[in-house]
Amino acid sequence: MAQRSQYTTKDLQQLIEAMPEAKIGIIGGSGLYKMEALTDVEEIKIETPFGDPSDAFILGTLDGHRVVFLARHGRNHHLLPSELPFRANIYAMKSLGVEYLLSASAVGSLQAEAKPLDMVVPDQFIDRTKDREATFFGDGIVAHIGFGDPICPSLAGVLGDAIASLNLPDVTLHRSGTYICIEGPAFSTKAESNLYRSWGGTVIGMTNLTEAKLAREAEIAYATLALVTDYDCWHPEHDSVTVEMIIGNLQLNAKNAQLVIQSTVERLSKNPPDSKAHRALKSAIFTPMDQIPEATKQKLAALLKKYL
Ligand SMILES: CSC[C@H]1O[C@H](OP(=O)(O)O)[C@H](O)[C@@H]1O
Ligand SMILES: Nc1ncnc2[nH]cnc12
Repeated sequence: MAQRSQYTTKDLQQLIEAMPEAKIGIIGGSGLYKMEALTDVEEIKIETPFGDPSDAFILGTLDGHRVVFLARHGRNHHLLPSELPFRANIYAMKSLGVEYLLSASAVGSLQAEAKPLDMVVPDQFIDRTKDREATFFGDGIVAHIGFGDPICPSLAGVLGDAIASLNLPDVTLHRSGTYICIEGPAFSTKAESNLYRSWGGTVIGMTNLTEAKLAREAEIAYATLALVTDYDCWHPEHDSVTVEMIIGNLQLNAKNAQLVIQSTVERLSKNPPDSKAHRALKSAIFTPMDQIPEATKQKLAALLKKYL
């Protein structure tokens, strides 16, 4: 492994030029702290105008394709969902040239048919977070991105096809679903869990909505591999969720998740799909470019450079 080194935002341009771009990014959630199959691994620490990301970025090759991996909660799982530096993580992905971002996440199931070990590729979110910085904009630039379809349908399609092709034993694929994103860190009450069920929620987690929103602002196509670990606390025939329960299923899930990611990366590299997410800012920025403060333009350079 290359020695860990320190880069500043100013050095990023040189960094990108000095190595092949990683167009595909992977964010590993609870239980997925590394990708075993990565080769030619290089660990890079990146500073961003939004602070330090969750951990060093792991650049590597997956079956011949360059990818970059980040452990969402840090490799030792030391960051709470509310403590995650979502903006720094996505800004750094953008700076590295990432165009497609795959998230792997542990979720609770809110519907009987999505059972532990199943895989859900959500297409919608409901936001129950309350304590997060969920935009890059402000400080003299106003932008409103479209978020009606918060997950990139093209990327989700590739991810779904990859899961289906693997025929994983004991795993049912659900190609759509609504991910309820709570603030955490406590799990929900039974009344909340039942409320989310009545809203049509399919799965529940604490991280992906914020990430998806920022990825859209950064014009990165984003999709979630939601790995069911539990039935939250609503199911009359199952115990309420505990960390112990989650960890047991995560160990099984993490292996499957890596197979799915490998197959998705292979498919994406062969046939990168068009994504509307790549043009999300085209008609989203209200403030005239010449009115945006220079410092803000510099801060958002990785996002705005094609519009400046
Ligand atoms: C460890 S259980 C709760 C924790 O797991 C999920 O994290 P991630 O989305 O990063 O896999 C969930 O969102 C909570 O943060
Ligand atoms: N039941 C649950 N609620 C919130 N986040 C989760 N992550 C895994 N299971 C969860």
